[in-house]
Amino acid sequence: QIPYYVMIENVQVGLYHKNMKMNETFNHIYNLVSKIEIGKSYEGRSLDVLKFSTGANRPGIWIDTGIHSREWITPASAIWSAKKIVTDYGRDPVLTDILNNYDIFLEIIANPDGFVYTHSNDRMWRKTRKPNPGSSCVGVDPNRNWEIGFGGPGASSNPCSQTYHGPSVHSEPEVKAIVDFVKSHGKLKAFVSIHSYSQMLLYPYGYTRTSAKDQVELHELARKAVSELQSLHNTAYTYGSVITTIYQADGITVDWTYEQGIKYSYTFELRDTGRYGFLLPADQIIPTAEETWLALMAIMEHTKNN
Ligand SMILES: O=C(CO)C[C@@H](Cc1ccccc1)C(=O)O
Ligand SMILES: [Zn+2]
Repeated sequence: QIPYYVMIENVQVGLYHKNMKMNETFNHIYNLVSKIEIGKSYEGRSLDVLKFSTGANRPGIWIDTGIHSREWITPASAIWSAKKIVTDYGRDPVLTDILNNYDIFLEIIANPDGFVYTHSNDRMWRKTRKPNPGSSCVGVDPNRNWEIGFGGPGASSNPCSQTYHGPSVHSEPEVKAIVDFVKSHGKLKAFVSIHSYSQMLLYPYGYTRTSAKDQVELHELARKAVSELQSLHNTAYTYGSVITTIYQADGITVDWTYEQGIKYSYTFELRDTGRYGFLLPADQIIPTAEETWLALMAIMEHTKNN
């Protein structure tokens, strides 16, 4: 049975493979995985986060996927990663050391309303599904709705634009839920928001050409992570700050998380570089997930060691 994109009940989409089910045995022994709800989407769907933890009051590492709903390879990769975590804990010494010191939080479907819409109406939907008063155009770009740089030239004030920043900072419940979680947790040390496509590893800032104070360290870690990623299937990534590597973008997730003091704030742009784009064929799900995991491990290991 080959892996494929499926719609699982309650909007849980991703990779399903008969032996990819969460490893109950492992979970039972370690009670490693729990599910927390950080809020509700505009249309009332649960915003669920998987918590991987082996102890109380640990610092945390955050990973989100699916915030742009058409980027299907990102939740699919996240589901593969969830299985990888429970399989490798107790077997891989680096992952075991990470989980013995840090919690991992994984929000697989960060924009469930948009995700349902990509299945029911428009495969290419990107934004949230909250209506915009005074406009016939629906939705806000959840990667332009954050506080740092909000409303700048790297976002649009037009509700019909794909990069519409929304009526106000954190206006979108899907964004506000993450903001509230980050503030209430207070001890996140790494924050990774995963998009597709372009094959890039990006760090702050998107709103200004001013270098992040940790730019040298962030650049070196990105270089190592990209090198690890490329070592598996020879997938080539570019890397650097958002504004210098892709374009100016204002009100983005990682500019806010970095300004919250989460030094290791990164955005991935997964496969590919445009041949299939958002419609990446299902036979690339596992190779993409495998190579991305190597980069995530590099970031998590560095976070643990610093
Ligand atoms: O999602 C993208 C592809 O769908 C491109 C991303 C590029 C980007 C990613 C992270 C931070 C700023 C911009 C975007 O414009 O928000
Ligand atoms: Zn995106």
